[in-house]
Amino acid sequence: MITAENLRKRYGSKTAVDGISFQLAPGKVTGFLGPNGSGKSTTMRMAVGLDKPTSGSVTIGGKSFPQHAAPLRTVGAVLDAGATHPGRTGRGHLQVLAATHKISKKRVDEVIELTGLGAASRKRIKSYSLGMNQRLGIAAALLGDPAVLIFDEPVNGLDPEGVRWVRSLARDMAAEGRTVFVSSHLMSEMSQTADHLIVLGQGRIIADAPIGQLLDSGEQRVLVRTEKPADLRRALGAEGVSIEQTDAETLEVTGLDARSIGRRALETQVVLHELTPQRSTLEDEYMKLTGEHVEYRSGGQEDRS
Ligand SMILES: Nc1ncnc2c1ncn2[C@@H]1O[C@H](COP(=O)(O)OP(=O)(O)OP(=O)(O)O)[C@@H](O)[C@H]1O
Repeated sequence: MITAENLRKRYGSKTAVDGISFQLAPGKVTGFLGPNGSGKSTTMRMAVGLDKPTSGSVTIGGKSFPQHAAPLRTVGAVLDAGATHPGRTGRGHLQVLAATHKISKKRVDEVIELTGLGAASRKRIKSYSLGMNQRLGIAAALLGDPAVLIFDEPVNGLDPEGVRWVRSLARDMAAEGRTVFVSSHLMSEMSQTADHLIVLGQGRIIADAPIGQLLDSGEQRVLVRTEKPADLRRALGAEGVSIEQTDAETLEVTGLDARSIGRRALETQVVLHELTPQRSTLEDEYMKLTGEHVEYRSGGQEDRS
């Protein structure tokens, strides 16, 4: 269980994390989603004691990270895949980590197997591809068999096979009852991995909900095609209903469901060629949620913070 209470981090005049509170449940993958610079890494770094909160707290199982007697057995984190000794082999790196944390050599073999490092574990880390480095980082995180896993943008730079592997690993770990916290700036990524989402924008939480609920919260649009769009418009017009004509025969209606639209069309004798509810995608919801909170936009807009 990870709990943040009024967690805040300032760097000089810059507020990276602006008083956020959340609680992550075990047995689930919680996605931590937000545009670049929204404060995800800073939050995760504070969770594992690499940064100190300016105020507020973040605890794991009720204790701050440094208060845990055996942190590696409590939390496995992949925050910076590059933090290894390039001259060592992957196996050597894991063995040193295991020895300093009183973890058996057998466990080293297990995590090598689990992360698919295989024969590559006997090669020097400096020869590793990004994907192998990422697997090594995850192997190190799993060494202590921790109940909590924190992965910061784990699929960045991975090939499709690597991406699938990280996703299924995160799901498997949650299915074993662990608390899994995974960050990404891509909704498409999160929608395939996470059960629950915490969406961050400019250091603040803008959504904290199960994935399904985020989808359902979207306003439903219905696409309607008819030869008489003007007549249908008149039949549907009412307070709370908005109608947009997108071409000569097509209307997009918000504020009425397909059943009501069909009924009113029948009452007014307007023939419909199509009546299709448009389910908004998670991507749409994410864009809507974060639209106000993006720090750096494509198209050269200035920093809005
Ligand atoms: N050590 C630091 N000194 C000053 N500012 C920092 C520092 N670390 C982060 N920041 C700033 O804090 C804000 C949040 O950064 P953070 O890296 O936590 O965001 P993020 O959501 O993880 O983004 P990204 O996906 O780009 O890593 C950014 O504006 C960043 O520039």
